[in-house]
Amino acid sequence: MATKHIIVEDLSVEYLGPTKKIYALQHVSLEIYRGESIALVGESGCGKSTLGVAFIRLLPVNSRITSGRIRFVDGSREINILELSQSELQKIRWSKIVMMAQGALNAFNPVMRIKDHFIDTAYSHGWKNKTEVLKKARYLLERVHLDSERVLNSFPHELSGGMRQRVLLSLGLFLNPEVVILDEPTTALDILTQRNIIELLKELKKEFNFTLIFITHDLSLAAELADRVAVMYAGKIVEVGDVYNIFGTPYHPYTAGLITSTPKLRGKSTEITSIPGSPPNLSEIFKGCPFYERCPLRSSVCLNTPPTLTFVDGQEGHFVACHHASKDTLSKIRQSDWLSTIQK
Ligand SMILES: Nc1ncnc2c1ncn2[C@@H]1O[C@H](COP(=O)(O)OP(=O)(O)OP(=O)(O)O)[C@@H](O)[C@H]1O
Repeated sequence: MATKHIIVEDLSVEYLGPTKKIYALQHVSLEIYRGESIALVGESGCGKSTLGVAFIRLLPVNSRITSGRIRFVDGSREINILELSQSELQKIRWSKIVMMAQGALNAFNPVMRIKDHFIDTAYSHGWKNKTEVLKKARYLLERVHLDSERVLNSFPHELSGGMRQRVLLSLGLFLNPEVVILDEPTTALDILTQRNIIELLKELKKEFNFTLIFITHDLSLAAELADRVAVMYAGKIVEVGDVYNIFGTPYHPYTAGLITSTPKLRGKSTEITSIPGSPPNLSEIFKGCPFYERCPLRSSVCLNTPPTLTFVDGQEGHFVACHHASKDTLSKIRQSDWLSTIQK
């Protein structure tokens, strides 16, 4: 039986903009299991990164957590990440939970050699012996298939994007974190480098056995790397389950639309479709289902009654928030003329 590692309960986060509030996460609940790999997927602006940074409480200053808890199971004790003091948080970041954010490839200090990044990270978590730090850094850099001597003595700009991504992974693993959060780990990379990073992540996960949470809008990455997938829409989780169930029998029309819109590597590739319309404005709280405007299966109940995440019968761990969810959603979507063909 899988053990819980992080439990998000009823989490709501809003941003205070110059003129209005953005309700970026609305009553999100999600359980993450020790050692699993879970993908958070969805269109741009649905709240994936907000949830990612909330796990480690790195939310920007104009944000406010308005409800919820994030429980982290740390050995035999449980802590609510949202209640930790800044110094307790500092201890947990990197050593227990590490996040490599979108754009982190550019976050290296340009005037520091790579070895000094390792030394800085290690010293700020109590290490004192430089030789020991460099020994471990060398091991980790070799582990991500880099020439450790060359890389340690390089400045960040002397490395390619793919190499920097590898350095970042080895730096992130330096303190043996239990949880690794990656925001769009392959987006900035060319396709061959993406392939290498995916293979590398699989290897690292096997060796270090961390819990992996990754954020992506790329469903093929989720299909390849995730054990479970949580689909987000308009600040909520609309479907969550085992990767095979999510991609094989999606119950939510949004999930089915995303799958049908993903170009295939094999088979006929003459058509690319997209979900018509765009995600709603998050400055409003919806009375009913946030997907209502775009949904081909909508009915009057969806307009006024918000759907809640409900267990899918017969599929363990599969939950969906839709009044019209069924095992036939994907075929209904495929047969409908709802999706727009955007290229032939
Ligand atoms: N610092 C901020 N201030 C104001 N609004 C923000 C801020 N950060 C994010 N938002 C808004 O919050 C909502 C959720 O954004 P978030 O970045 O979490 O989504 P996302 O799914 O990760 O998108 P992307 O894939 O584009 O990164 C969006 O409407 C976004 O514009």
